[in-house]
Amino acid sequence: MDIAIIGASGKIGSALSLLLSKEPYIKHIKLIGRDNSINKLKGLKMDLYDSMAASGQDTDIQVFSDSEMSCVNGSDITVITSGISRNGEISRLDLAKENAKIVKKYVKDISKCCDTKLFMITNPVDVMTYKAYIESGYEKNQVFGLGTHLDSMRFKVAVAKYFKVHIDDVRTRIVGEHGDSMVPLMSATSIGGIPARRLPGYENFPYYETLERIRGYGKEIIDLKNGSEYGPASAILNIIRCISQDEKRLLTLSAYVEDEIEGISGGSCIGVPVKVGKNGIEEVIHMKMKQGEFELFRESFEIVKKYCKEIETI
Ligand SMILES: NC(=O)c1ccc[n+]([C@@H]2O[C@H](COP(=O)([O-])OP(=O)(O)OC[C@H]3O[C@@H](n4cnc5c(N)ncnc54)[C@H](O)[C@@H]3O)[C@@H](O)[C@H]2O)c1
Repeated sequence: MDIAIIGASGKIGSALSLLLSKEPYIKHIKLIGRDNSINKLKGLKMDLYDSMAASGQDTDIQVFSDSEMSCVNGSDITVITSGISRNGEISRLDLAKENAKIVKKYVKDISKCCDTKLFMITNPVDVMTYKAYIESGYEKNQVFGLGTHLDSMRFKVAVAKYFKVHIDDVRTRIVGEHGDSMVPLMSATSIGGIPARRLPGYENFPYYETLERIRGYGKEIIDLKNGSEYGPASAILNIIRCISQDEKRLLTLSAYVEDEIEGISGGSCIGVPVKVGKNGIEEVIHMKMKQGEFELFRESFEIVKKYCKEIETI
């Protein structure tokens, strides 16, 4: 499998390139960045070859400038992490507008000459996934974003810690916006196959505190260590592995939703349960949420849809 990473000089792009270089089914990695990042990418490539020599891996790594987007040709998945980051001075909408311009340019250049899957990471990720979808003209299954997959992983850790069980025994998900209006689905949370609500201690689970913590998790890590990289990179790797092995797992990614979910009138990208396989998003799961959860999801959907409309014509 061949992967292109645009914005590879950044924290997530670099961490992802290391993780990918350890995966036996990955044959080529293209590190793509702006001209002023090329030296950093050349250094990253050298570092990765050292690391692969030490671990006995042999993946071909190439470096490209973002002025030659035809280099993406042949890549099964193109991960886009490029963008300005949010600081206190820029509003959420202005961030969306600035990053939408970057995403538009890249996606238009790519879709002119390549057929690939676009995997969006740049925030606000639901809005950027929408922008990539409308600008690329690709099929719905080919364009998706990390969405609430990472938030779901964070919720999984919180549930495991609370019930004092192995992380891998926990199944749960957060749907909606990768942002303030995200919705954890307690009704879809189970431990070892047993619905969490049937387990002792469930009624005291600190739902609101946990939700508040997860909403602010990214910022908390930025304050502590200038940004997260291993968590997002590992979450991205999950999805790439799932596609490469055609695993058909039900994960929560940002996907273009029209009328797949009852009660939603569509035209926006948002975190929903999807089946992930070799074709990318193979199906948006028609899931019946509990009424209270559904109302929150609908609100989240409307919030994201409004942002999507704001950047549509940028
Ligand atoms: N969806 C998620 O779950 C999730 C989680 C964490 C981070 N993110 C987002 O992922 C993105 C990347 O995060 P990071 O920590 O790697 O950021 P970073 O700042 O380390 O890297 C950003 C990359 O974008 C490039 N870039 C910056 N301005 C650019 C411009 N004007 N044009 C083209 N390229 C430009 C930089 O050169 C760099 O390669 C951010 O938008 C971040 O908010 C998403």
